[in-house]
Amino acid sequence: MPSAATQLVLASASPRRQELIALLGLPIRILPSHVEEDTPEDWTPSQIVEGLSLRKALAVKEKLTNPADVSSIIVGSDTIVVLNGKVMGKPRDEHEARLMLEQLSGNTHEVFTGVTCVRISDAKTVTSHRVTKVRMRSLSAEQISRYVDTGEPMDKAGAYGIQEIGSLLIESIEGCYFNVVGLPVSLLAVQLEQFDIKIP
Ligand SMILES: Cc1cn([C@H]2C[C@H](O)[C@@H](COP(=O)(O)OP(=O)(O)OP(=O)(O)O)O2)c(=O)[nH]c1=O
Repeated sequence: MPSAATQLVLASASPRRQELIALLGLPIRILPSHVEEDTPEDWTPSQIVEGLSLRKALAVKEKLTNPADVSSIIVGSDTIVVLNGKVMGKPRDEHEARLMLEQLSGNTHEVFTGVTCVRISDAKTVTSHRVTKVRMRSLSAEQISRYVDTGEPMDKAGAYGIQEIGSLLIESIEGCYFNVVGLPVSLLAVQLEQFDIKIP
């Protein structure tokens, strides 16, 4: 399939993902999925992020019934934070954000992001994930409260944003930075090659 005719559809309401996917330099359409993010208890972190990224892409595929959309490829993505096997999604409230940051403080955790591409024409599907290790510096209760008061943690897995004020909390990372922000663009480029889309 010639790449010129292919349109990418980002199945996401995340402003970070919208900014990052623009790096590909391809025409992008944004269509949030709004799926439920519950998963079976026994799923591993990689099953969670791959499963949810697939769920998001497939939910948007259901909406794209116009024949003009047939050559589109839908991109879904999901990010979680994992500390010693404990999975953290987005905090439900400021209390939970504080609890998450207390646990992450002074420790190294892993950020898992799953990415799925689904082509509408033949339902060809590619799913994979990436893991980045992140070490957060030790924070006092007062520092945590001040950060939570910025409002920044509320829409982010693990209650921090490495790309914003949260950068001040992070001591080091090992692996892909963009994976932490929510869309590992080089992994996405590798997936798109499987659809004959070459970037760059
Ligand atoms: C760890 C971390 C997460 N995040 C964000 C990325 C994701 O937007 C969010 C995790 O929630 P997700 O459920 O992966 O995504 P979302 O609900 O924001 O968007 P959508 O499902 O519509 O695609 O956390 C950061 O922005 N910075 C960080 O440092």
